[in-house]
Amino acid sequence: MIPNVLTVAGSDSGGGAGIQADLKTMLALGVHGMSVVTAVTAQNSLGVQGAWELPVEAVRAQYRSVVDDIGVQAVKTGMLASAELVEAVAELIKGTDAPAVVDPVGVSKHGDALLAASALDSVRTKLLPVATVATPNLDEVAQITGVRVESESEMREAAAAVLAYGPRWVLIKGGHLPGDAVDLLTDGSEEHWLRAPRHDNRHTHGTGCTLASAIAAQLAKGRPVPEAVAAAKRYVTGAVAAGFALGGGIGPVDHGWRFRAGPGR
Ligand SMILES: Nc1ncnc2c1ncn2[C@@H]1O[C@H](COP(=O)(O)OP(=O)(O)OP(=O)(O)O)[C@@H](O)[C@H]1O
Ligand SMILES: Cc1ncc(CO)c(N)n1
Repeated sequence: MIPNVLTVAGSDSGGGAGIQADLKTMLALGVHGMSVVTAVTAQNSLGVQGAWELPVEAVRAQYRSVVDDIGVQAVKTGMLASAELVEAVAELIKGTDAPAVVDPVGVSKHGDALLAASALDSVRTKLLPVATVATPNLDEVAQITGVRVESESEMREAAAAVLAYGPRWVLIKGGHLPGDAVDLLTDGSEEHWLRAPRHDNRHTHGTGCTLASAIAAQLAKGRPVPEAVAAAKRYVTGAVAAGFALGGGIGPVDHGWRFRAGPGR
């Protein structure tokens, strides 16, 4: 049986992040990808030119259509735009018997807001508590908890501050620190440091979405969280290494890198 994975996220017209990144990642990892669109962005390699969120009933209806008939083995959330959508999605996940990977998307790589400031409290008190794994980057950690991470040693404090809101596991992504690309996965007792060489490649649009979807895909296959995250980290590292120029700005990671010819793929 091919596992079913659902992404609840925004559309990136440029195809590198959001729903498009999620579905490509799911295909690459051998699961059936499905989507609940929360918002539509006009977006390319230069930034986000516009964003429109969907009515909450449109989001709920998409979710019910998928879950009630087809069923899901894992859910991933990305851009949720507003407090109303964050709360509705948290409620839907609460009633679904499947692991949930929550990527608390705040701003795009270019600094464009993808979540209203007024939604932060709903992320803290409604969404994080229903997450099996939360995957904030360092800017999102600072927004959510107030903890500013400037070195690897401060990632532990950041993880504890996020775990206080109730996710089962947190993956603190250190992709924005200099040096190796180091992430910390912990549930408060186990600690796993995931270290990969930093690829000197500016074409990294979509790293966060890709990693979270890859984790969801691996969880849907039944892997335990630490194993799922380690496999997802290997996939995103290869995708960053193969990231390519597109348009005049920051190009996307290559979701299909494992399909291209080459040794060790
Ligand atoms: N240059 C790089 N080389 C290797 N790995 C990287 C690089 N940049 C980021 N990563 C890894 O990519 C994953 C995503 O991390 P990152 O901190 O970039 O997420 P993000 O900021 O949420 O992404 P996005 O910009 O898509 O929102 C992490 O595992 C991180 O370590
Ligand atoms: C729609 C969308 N979701 C997430 C991100 C995160 O980078 C993005 N740029 N666009």
